[in-house]
Amino acid sequence: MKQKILLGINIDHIATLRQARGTKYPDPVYAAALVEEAGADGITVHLREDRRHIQDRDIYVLKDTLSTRMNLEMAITDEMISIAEDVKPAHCCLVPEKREELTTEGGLDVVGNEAQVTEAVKRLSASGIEVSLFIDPEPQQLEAAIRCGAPVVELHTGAYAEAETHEVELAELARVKHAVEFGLSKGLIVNAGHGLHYHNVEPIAAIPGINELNIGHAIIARAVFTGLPEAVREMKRLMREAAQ
Ligand SMILES: CC(=O)[C@@H](O)[C@H](O)COP(=O)(O)O
Ligand SMILES: NCC(=O)COP(=O)(O)O
Repeated sequence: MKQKILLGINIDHIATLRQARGTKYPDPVYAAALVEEAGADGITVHLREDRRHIQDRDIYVLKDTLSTRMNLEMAITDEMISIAEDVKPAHCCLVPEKREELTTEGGLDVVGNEAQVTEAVKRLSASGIEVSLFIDPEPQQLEAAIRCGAPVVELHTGAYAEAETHEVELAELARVKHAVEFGLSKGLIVNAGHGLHYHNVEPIAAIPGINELNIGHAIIARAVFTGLPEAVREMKRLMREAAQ
C-alpha cells in the first residue's frame, strides 16, 4: 500500500511572536497540541544558537507533551549535540546556521565537512536518534550523506520556493525530483522543506516516494487569519490530494 506523505509542522514562528514581546504567550507547546490534533504527523523545532525563537524550555516541555514525534533542527555544535543527547528527540535534522541570517539560507555542506558530520551522526545515532541532513538537492551532497551514515535527508526547497520566474521554478522542481529519485535509489528516506506554502506545495508533494514535508512559516502565517487547525487541515489536504 502506498505510504501517505507526511506533514511535519515547524512551530518556530509561534515562538518568534512570543519572543517579540518576551511574554509567555503564544506558547509553542500549546500550538504543538493544536496542530497535532489537526493532523500534523510530527513537530519540527529549530533550537538556534542565538535562541531567537525556540527556547531550551520549549524543547524539554515538548519532549514530555508531544503525541507525535519531535524533529529537532540544530547546528552541528557540541552544545546542540549535548542537548539532543539529553532530550533524545525521535529525529534530529542537522542544518547550517549563521547568526546574521534571516532564515536558513542553504543546505549543509556535507561534502566539505564529512568528518564533522560523520561524528555528529555517530553521537546522535548512539542516543537512538534518527538523524537527517538538511542538504541542497545535489547528488554529490546525497552521496556524502550516505558516506556519513545518515539514514535520512531533507532536501532544501528554498531555491524552488524563491524562484522568480516559472522557468526557474520548473528547473528547481526538476532538481528536487532528480534528488528524490537519486536518494531513494540509494536507500535513503527523503524529506523536503523550506519556503513551501499553499501555492507551491503541490508539485513537491506529488513527487513519488517523498516521505515528509516540513512546513512552518506559511502555516503559521495563514493561521493568523484562519486559525491553526484550519491552516493545518488545508495544507494537509493539498499535500494528500497532490500525492495521490
Ligand atoms: C532548516 C529550515 O529551512 C527551517 O526549518 C529552519 O527552521 C529555518 O529557520 P527559521 O525557522 O529560523 O526561519
Ligand atoms: N526544514 C524546513 C522547515 O522546518 C520549515 O521551513 P519553513 O516552512 O518555515 O520555511
